Amino acid sequence: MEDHHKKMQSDSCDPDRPTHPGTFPTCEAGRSDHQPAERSVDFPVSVVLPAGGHRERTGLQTPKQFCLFMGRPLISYTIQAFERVSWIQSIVVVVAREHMDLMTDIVQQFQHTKVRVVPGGSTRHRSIYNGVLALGEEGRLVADKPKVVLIHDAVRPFVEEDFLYKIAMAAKEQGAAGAIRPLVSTVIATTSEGYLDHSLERAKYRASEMPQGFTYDVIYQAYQKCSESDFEFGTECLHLALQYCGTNAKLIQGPPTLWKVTYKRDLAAAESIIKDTLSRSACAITGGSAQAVTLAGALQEAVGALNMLHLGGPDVSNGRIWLSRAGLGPRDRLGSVSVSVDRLIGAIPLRWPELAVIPDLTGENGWYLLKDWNFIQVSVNRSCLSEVEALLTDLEAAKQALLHPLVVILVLLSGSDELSVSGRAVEPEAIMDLASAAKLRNILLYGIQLHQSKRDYVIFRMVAHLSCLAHNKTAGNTCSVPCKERLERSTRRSDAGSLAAINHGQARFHAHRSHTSSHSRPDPEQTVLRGAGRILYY
Ligand SMILES: Nc1ccn([C@@H]2O[C@H](COP(=O)(O)OP(=O)(O)OP(=O)(O)O)[C@@H](O)[C@H]2O)c(=O)n1
Ligand SMILES: O=P(O)(O)OC[C@@H](O)[C@@H](O)[C@@H](O)CO
Repeated sequence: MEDHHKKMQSDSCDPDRPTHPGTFPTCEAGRSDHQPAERSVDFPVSVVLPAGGHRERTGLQTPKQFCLFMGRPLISYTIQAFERVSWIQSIVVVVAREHMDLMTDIVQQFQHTKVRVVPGGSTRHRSIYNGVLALGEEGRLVADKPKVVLIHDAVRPFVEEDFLYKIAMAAKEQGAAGAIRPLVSTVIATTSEGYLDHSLERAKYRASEMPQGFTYDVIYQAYQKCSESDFEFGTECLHLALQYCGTNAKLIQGPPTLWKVTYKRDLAAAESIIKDTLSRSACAITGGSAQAVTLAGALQEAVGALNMLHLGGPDVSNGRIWLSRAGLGPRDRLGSVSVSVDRLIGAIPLRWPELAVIPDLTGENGWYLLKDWNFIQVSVNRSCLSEVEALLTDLEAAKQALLHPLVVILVLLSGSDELSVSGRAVEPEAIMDLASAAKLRNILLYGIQLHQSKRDYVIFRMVAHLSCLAHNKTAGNTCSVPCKERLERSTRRSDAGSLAAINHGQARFHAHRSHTSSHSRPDPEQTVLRGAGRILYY
């Protein structure tokens, strides 16, 4: 007989095959050129984020919800994940009384909307109850009262809209719904003397995770009726709904990203995921010029090829990968470059599953301002700095740089005539000045000047630089990319780290020409630049 008390609905993902380690989905997985599917939720949904904990298990001075990642508190990432969901009307953040001012400052600094801050209690249940009460406070418009309340630990920053939608819809239908994950360890019961009493059959049990969802009336009644012991020692809201309202929660298996930051090691894991996510997509802006579109297309193809490799994709013959230039047949390879697979994988920190190419950021393309965190401005004319200034203005208006560093890479395509006189189409000082101003706005500007080379080996190297820059974009991180010879040597060691040796604060670049080009210029010129505003010349 089916166990009707535990309706389990497995999520689309296979529980034994975790999806990609937690990322901050900025839109539905997959193609970046589609806006996230708008979901129709025809009832008001609000959120309670319990954040009133005192961090005993991390052993840190700072409560884990306020620990900084890329200059931003963990709780701000969680709030942002909910703010992005258009069908969520309000968010109540519950913090300890002594953190009320701090939390208010965070809301203001990162310009969070939809957020109210209320004081927590001595236990998690008390904090959650305070949040539920705040949502139904007398005096608030009845229309504001939510039909469904999502409850989610503030220290679980990797929450996905898809799953929130499933929990909210199930909660509306069933009265309560909760996230579950397969148990990793077996649960055993112990005797008072510390011996094994019995072991539970792991396959019959699941780990209860967050988010959970309840109709407002169910969670309000549950807390109204529960005991002091529940408030003091309980850890499970679904149990309160069953115990005090007779509401059987629908259980939905969620992705592995639902984990909770609990111990100090979880902070390191969270930081790694946040960094990985922020460098996972890029948008090339071409201004519509044919040359820029060709270059951006080649870059897109090169990145795609690299990622195909990374994902074990096909397309390598005899252990070698051919990078083909956009729009040309397979025979027209990118220059005559063939790079052995191991050197390619070892040589480039592969980070971009997607590189969108658009002419500008107007109209529907404005959406990319809210999604991407790496922008490549491809320009073919000398007025490129005004294009970059316009992009920086758009990014500032979109307020994304408030939340984490953004990377803008100017790729200036210049023909031989622009270079013949000054050797550069744009003076480095002009870019450095612009970069210094941008850095004050948490935007890191880099410059790459690309000579119209006959041999396109440089595009491969440019891909190396772009992915390295975007991957190591945290303020102060720089990557020094050795010149070709050192690149050859380092990739023979097929160690990405040796290619992108990280020097903090100062970058030493070797400007160079593609050595195979019949137009190769004089010996590599060494340019020492500080901070953002680095310029690479090809
Ligand atoms: N009195 C409390 C205790 C916990 N929480 C929140 O409930 C969530 C899950 O709790 P937990 O991971 O245990 O956080 P802490 O209580 O801070 O951790 P510890 O148990 O190690 O002290 C966290 O977002 C925490 O801030 C809360 O709002 N009020
Ligand atoms: O005990 P903690 O406060 O760390 O965790 C609280 C909740 O996250 C935990 O009980 C989930 O299993 C959801 O019920």
